[in-house]
Amino acid sequence: MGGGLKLNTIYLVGFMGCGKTSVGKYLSKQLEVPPYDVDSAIEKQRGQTIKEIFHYEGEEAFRNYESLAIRQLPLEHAVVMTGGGAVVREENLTYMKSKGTVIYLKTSFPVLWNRLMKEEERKKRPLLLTNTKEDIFQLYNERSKHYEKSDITILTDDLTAQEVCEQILIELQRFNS
Ligand SMILES: Nc1ncnc2c1ncn2[C@@H]1O[C@H](COP(=O)(O)OP(=O)(O)O)[C@@H](O)[C@H]1O
Ligand SMILES: O=C(O)C1=C[C@@H](OP(=O)(O)O)[C@@H](O)[C@H](O)C1
Ligand SMILES: [Mg+2]
Repeated sequence: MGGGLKLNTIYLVGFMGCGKTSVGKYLSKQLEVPPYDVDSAIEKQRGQTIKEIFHYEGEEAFRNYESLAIRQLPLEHAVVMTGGGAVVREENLTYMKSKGTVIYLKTSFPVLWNRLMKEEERKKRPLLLTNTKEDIFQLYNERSKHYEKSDITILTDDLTAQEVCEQILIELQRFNS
């Protein structure tokens, strides 16, 4: 582990668009620990995009693949970038907290929505293609209670992805001291 921090595995959680995948890449470089993006792992394992899995097999099948992928981490330590719905199954959050440190990237809905409405972001997230903005806002509010159970919460609204990464390193030092 680089950065002088003695760490276990780090799990990034939070709603779609909060920066788990982007920040995770920075963080993995800073900590000299491999990144593990759960969505990418599922797409590789299944040979299908997330969107195709939702379409042909349904969300429940995706959630089962997601729960499996979280437990199939092929590394001793990693920065794990979960998908936004991973913590909805309580057993996933319990598992991640038992294995490492769960960090919540907390972002306001308007900020998220602006990011997610960019076509290249919207088109890869099936929930955004089949739900109204009101539905997604309701999902955001419903899920907050799960995210708030994380070990560390980072407020990301006014930070760049790199600044979020810097803030995580500061909070990790505190959490591990
Ligand atoms: N802190 C940030 N500031 C500005 N844009 C961000 C930030 N974090 C992520 N983004 C942008 O938001 C979009 C979604 O980021 P991503 O890392 O895929 O989020 P997630 O994996 O949580 O869904 C991308 O276009 C990314 O560049
Ligand atoms: O919030 C969700 O239910 C989902 C979030 C997505 O990941 P990101 O949070 O990286 O967009 C992906 O796992 C899938 O589209 C479902
Ligand atoms: Mg992601």
